[in-house]
Amino acid sequence: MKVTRSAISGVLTIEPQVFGDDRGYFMESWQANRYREAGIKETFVQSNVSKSQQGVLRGLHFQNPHAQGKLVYVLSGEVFDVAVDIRRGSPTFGQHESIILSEDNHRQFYVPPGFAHGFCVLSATATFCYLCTDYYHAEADASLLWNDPALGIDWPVSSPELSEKDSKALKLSDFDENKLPVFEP
Ligand SMILES: Cc1cn([C@H]2C[C@H](O)[C@@H](COP(=O)(O)OP(=O)(O)O[C@H]3O[C@@H](C)C(=O)[C@@H](O)[C@H]3O)O2)c(=O)[nH]c1=O
Repeated sequence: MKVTRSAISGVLTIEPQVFGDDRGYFMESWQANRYREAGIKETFVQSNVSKSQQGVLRGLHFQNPHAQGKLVYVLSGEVFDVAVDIRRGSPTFGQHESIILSEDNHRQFYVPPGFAHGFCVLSATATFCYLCTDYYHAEADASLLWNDPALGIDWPVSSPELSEKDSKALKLSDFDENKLPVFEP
């Protein structure tokens, strides 16, 4: 597998080895030793799947406390995926990395704890999978406004379909500083 490190510390793009044959394909979507060597030191404790239609945008979500690292990928369809560094004290605070994840490119994206994460669906539907390094805690869950101008994210959609929670999300500058995770080098 090929691992590419982002300029934002901790963010990884992983291209697993895909074994194609007449039947279709096979790939290992996570393997403890290899992904640890790639730089993911955290342990995964929860696995999630969501399905969404074209134009849906989920995000930008984070938990604090109980910050979750997420290994994300797509089983069907195509999404534009974004990780925003919201770690207080981080040299890259407020910066983001984006990537296209699809059933064809088989890419995985590692969003470390302390980031806000979101995606929008480019295909008719998309089945989105992710492993998390901490459990879901509804009371710690928060939503950062997807189109906060301060983030400068070049989303490929202009009027996405949002959840009620995400349509009421706060801009980064509107969060109480204590709500944001702390950078741990
Ligand atoms: C995320 C999550 C939600 N739920 C429940 C709560 C709610 O009733 C329902 C839908 O929740 P949400 O609207 O928060 O789902 P969704 O908008 O898909 O939330 C997800 O978005 C992406 C971008 C992420 O990064 C994830 O970590 C997660 O925050 O599912 C769980 O039971 N466990 C979970 O881990």
